[in-house]
Amino acid sequence: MNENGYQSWLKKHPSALETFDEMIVRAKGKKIVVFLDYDGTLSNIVPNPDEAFMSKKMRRVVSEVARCFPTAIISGRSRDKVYGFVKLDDIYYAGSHGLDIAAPFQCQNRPVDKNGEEVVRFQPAQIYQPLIYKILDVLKEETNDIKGVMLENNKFCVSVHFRHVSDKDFPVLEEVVKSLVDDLGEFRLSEGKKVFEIRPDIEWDKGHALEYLLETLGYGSSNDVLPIYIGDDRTDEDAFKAIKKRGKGYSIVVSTSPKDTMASYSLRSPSDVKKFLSRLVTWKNNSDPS
Ligand SMILES: O=P(O)(O)OC[C@H]1O[C@H](O[C@H]2O[C@H](CO)[C@@H](O)[C@H](O)[C@H]2O)[C@H](O)[C@@H](O)[C@@H]1O
Repeated sequence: MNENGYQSWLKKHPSALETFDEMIVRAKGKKIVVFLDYDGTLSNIVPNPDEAFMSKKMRRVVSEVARCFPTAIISGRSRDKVYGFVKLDDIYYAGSHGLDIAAPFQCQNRPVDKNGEEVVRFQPAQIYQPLIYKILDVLKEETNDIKGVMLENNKFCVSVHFRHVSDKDFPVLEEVVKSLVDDLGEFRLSEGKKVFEIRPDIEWDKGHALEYLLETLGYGSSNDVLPIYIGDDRTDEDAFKAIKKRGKGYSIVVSTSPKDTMASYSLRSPSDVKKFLSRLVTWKNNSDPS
């Protein structure tokens, strides 16, 4: 797609930086809640999934956002892993594509057990966890001879990375993954950026997680709430759809090239995401200095 194609796509999904002032006028008097995807949104896409670190500047701005608005990160990664990258305590985390949700560690009403340990608020796919181990075992065995495959245990989901798999070996891997999912019957397959994502086939996705979190925050049916969701990948489309269904809120896709999306706005890169979040913080601090 050439620059002209991108410009005409931008007309349908305007830059959230270019249109920031208009967006914010409509946000006045509303309770903003910020939802962020992790990979490709807060961190750049890198060859090794274990090295998708967030920059110090990004961490600082996300921390400022969390001081201004309720903030959640909804990721395909396991919750622990995404917390390990973000390391901020005052935000909500939803790992495994929304299948593992926990409140901020500093939340006053945070439920704790008798040992003071964090109690997870919502894990709708708990019964599937033994099967996740089985999937990992089978895949380990069956992909052993395929060079470049990386398996990632995301607690309630499994990611099968094929970024480093040759074109020649890809159909073999695809067949292994598809037949495993077909045989199991209780799981579904989605495809992200050079990754197969295997997750329980239940009616729960990033969109449901967004609704659950809004409900938890007391904004379930509020007319005053304005959710902002920023994400770059296919599973983020479920959250964009949830915002569209609400009829209120801003959905922002991160992409350098035109793509089919339900998002209303766009940003080109995690660096643009940082700029957008920073402007949001500045606007909030100037409009409400207390
Ligand atoms: O929902 P997300 O937080 O966006 O997670 C989606 C997948 O992200 C990660 O994989 C992607 O990013 C890696 C690091 O940049 C990259 O190496 C990989 O090719 C991408 O697909 C994560 O590792 C997966 O488990 C998530 O499903």
